[in-house]
Amino acid sequence: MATQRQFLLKPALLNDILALPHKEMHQVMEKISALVANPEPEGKVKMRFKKYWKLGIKLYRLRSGRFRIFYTYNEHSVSICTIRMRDANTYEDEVELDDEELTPEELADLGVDPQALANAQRERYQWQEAHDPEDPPFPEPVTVELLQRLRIPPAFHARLLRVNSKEQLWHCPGLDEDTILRLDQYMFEAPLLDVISQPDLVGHNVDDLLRYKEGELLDFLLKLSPEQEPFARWSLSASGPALVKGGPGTGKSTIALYRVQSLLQQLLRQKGQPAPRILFTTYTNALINSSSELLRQLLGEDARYVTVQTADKLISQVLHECQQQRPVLGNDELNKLTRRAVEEATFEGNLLQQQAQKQTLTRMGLSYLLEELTTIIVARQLTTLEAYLAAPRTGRKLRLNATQRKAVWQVYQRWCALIEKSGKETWQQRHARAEQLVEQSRLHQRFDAVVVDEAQDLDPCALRLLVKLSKAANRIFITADANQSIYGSGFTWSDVHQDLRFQGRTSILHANYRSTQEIGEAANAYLTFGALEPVEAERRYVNNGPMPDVRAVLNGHHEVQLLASFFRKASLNLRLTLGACAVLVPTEKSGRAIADGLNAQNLEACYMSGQELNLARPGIKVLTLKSAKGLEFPIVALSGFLGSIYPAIPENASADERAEILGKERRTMYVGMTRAMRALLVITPVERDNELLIGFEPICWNLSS
Ligand SMILES: Nc1ncnc2c1ncn2[C@@H]1O[C@H](COP(=O)(O)OP(=O)(O)OP(=O)(O)O)[C@@H](O)[C@H]1O
Repeated sequence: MATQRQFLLKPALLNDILALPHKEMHQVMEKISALVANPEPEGKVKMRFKKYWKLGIKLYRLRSGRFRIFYTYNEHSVSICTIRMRDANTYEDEVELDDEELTPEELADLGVDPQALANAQRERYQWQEAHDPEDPPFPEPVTVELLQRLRIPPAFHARLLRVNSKEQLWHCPGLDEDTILRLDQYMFEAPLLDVISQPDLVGHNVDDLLRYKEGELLDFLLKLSPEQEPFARWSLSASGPALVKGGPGTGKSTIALYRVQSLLQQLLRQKGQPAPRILFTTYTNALINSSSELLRQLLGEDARYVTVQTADKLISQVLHECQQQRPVLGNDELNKLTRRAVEEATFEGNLLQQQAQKQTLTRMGLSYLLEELTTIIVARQLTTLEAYLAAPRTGRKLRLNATQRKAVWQVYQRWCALIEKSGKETWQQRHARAEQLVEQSRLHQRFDAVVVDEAQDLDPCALRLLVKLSKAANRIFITADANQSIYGSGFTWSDVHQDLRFQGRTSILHANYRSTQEIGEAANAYLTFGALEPVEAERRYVNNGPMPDVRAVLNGHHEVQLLASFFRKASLNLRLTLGACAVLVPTEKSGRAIADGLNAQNLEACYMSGQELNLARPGIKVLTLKSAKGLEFPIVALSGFLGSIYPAIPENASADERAEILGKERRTMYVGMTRAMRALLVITPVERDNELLIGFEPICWNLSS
């Protein structure tokens, strides 16, 4: 018996499903189920479109009452693209129905030819630009019944009932992005070519469509590409953990979700475990809900076996269970305390030698010293001077000889005593304590498998803690990109834990699905000095667009005006709302000022801290570069550098220290740039005395004024 093909769908289908009247849903669902079981054409019932076959796309359609279901298929899957009304005879012109036998060439060509598709799309856009009316009217009136069917919130009904053209819809104030897009797509069906070029989503089964219509299911997961797919299953039966690396937007987080599915299948089916437990950790709180939702969609009922959490939350849980919580020191408190530790530390040797040691520490700069204490000594849990003298200090550029390390150790001891007295602790101390306590908590080896996404910025203690939560080292799966490391300066995995040895189980992804080639390449060129690892020479992109821009401004007023015009233009060009735009800033202060400035320009904008990120909120999102990690937005501006002291480099910092701080901040800027999917603008002050705001090569960046 032939195995059932996988059920795939295009994002456009989701809107069609919402728009479909309830009474017709049942029949359409039956037809889709039948198609998934047997998509082969049958005379006049299931037909293929010759026009698209020339592009290598085998498009078919099936009638269902007054609707037509458009789909493609191959031997492994059936992809349902869109559902259209039958009486909309728009397609008849472009459709050449054909029930002749296929030529061998047509049959041989099973894949879509991306170049032919791109050319056809370009031609269509050019035609549209020249022929489309300025403001197309809605083909049917907006009714309450329609708005309810499209699940548009009742709060918007009154104003939408007065809208009757595309321009009116896009300029109607107070609507959220989803509402505008949903109504626009209903009124003006996307051309088939656009729908076909959307990525495939994976349906668990055809009933998922019903659950989506009922509001039980909110999202669908992407189908992995042939490059990505093996990593979901690869080295599942190996003796050690596996690591997937890859630049921004290469799908590491998406693969991590699929890895959970493979692990679950292995545990449930092969190992016969009745109720396995899997931990999936994301870096930021903002991704917890979306990851949980995608896992629910991917795993169905089995999602109950998976816990989705941040490492920070797990650390809190361990400390809470062991009743060992302590307040964390604020930045100012910690700086004060470290300064005091330097003053009060006693050094070895004669007076002259003691003075020399103190001088070394003062020259090092407070933040550099603090990082030495926290990321080298505490995070790597070095408990003796001997261990510190022998430690590799990976990633630290400033070399320290034995005498200098002894001086640091003296300060460290005084620092620990002062912290103890304060009754508080640093974040790294908290992580280190949790790691030591985990064996006494219920979480120890609680999980059959652990998947860690974006591991490059977890400190070694947090990583070790995650290793201890897993019952078996060979069921640990990690994704990371060292060049997106914005806190630490790098470490070697096996230094962190002996179980983290990936020999032969490290793989690299090359295709970027998020950003256009122009944005990706410009960001890579900018990163150069900050790279912790050489950027992969083999890079591929699936999208193209205009070169990103760099613009210089004189003052805050000019900056906000520039932002406003960039967002207005880019959102119009891309047919997106302001909800698709983000401003990434160096500090909260500059972010709040920019949000106020944009509001004054009548553009809805809101500053959000890392803890209160609400990505569903309408309007422009303003957030710090650091809290944008792991996220993505179609339109991005990096801004807020006027008048802010960024990066903060101590005046007396040595060349090595400067290089280390600048490298880290350059990576932070790089992370910000690579959040952009389609349009990117960097705004710098006219006076570019900031070393971070140089390095925009005209070959990659549009620098015209
Ligand atoms: N096979 C694919 N087809 C189409 N889109 C994809 C595919 N894989 C990933 N994407 C999309 O590319 C974007 C980036 O994916 P993802 O967040 O998984 O990448 P990442 O490597 O984790 O990125 P980063 O490290 O920059 O945070 C997302 O919008 C995702 O939906």
